[in-house]
Amino acid sequence: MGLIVTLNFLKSFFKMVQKGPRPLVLCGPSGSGKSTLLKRLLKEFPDKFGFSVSHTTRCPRPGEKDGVHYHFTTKDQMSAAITKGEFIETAIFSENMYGTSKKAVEDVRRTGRICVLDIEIEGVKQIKRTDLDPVLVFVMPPSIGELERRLRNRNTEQEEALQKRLEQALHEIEYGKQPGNFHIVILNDNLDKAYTELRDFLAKNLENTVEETNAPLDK
Ligand SMILES: Nc1ncnc2c1ncn2[C@@H]1O[C@H](COP(=O)(O)OP(=O)(O)OP(=O)(O)O)[C@@H](O)[C@H]1O
Repeated sequence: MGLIVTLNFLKSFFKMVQKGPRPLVLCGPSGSGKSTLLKRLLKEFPDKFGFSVSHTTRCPRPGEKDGVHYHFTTKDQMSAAITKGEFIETAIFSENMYGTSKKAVEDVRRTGRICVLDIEIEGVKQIKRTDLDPVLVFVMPPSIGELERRLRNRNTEQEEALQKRLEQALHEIEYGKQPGNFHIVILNDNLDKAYTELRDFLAKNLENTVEETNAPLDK
């Protein structure tokens, strides 16, 4: 009995060491504030969190650097890499491909940091099927009207793309609201409040009381 317990303990210990810390997933409609919250988190805890750099086939926005904000790639190159099994999750959004490569997560894990992923709903569904055991956070906008206002203010999208994002947002909000899909839903009606909520949740759930987030989520 004692031996079995010890063996099981060693098995989970080595699995944990092998995998490194649980990754953190931030999901939410475009414009809900994921990047803003992430930027703050990475600024406050640069040694604790590391951003997993996603691949995308969309064009870089002004100021975005290849390999820093995204790995910018082509549809052909990305499709070939997906076929080779190099991606954990992929999604098509506003006619562009997005995805997280195994290497991107591994690169962060190797530094001992918690890997942060900013991914779409489809990606969340896929990552739930892996053994990465992520902590899943949904960032909820106060309303569609406010989301539209923020996206317009951000001024990064053409009208058509903006409308697509808003349409998509309705489905994403529905998914985010369903109990069992995320460990926490953070309402971003006020940035300081939302950040504090995220920070407190992570302090509790990624450091000491990891069990709290181990409640099974819907696959
Ligand atoms: N609580 C808030 N109150 C007001 N404005 C906010 C708040 N949170 C974020 N914003 C603003 O809303 C805009 C969208 O935020 P952000 O770019 O972080 O969204 P996102 O979810 O990362 O979007 P995407 O998925 O398109 O990258 C930004 O201009 C940001 O400054």
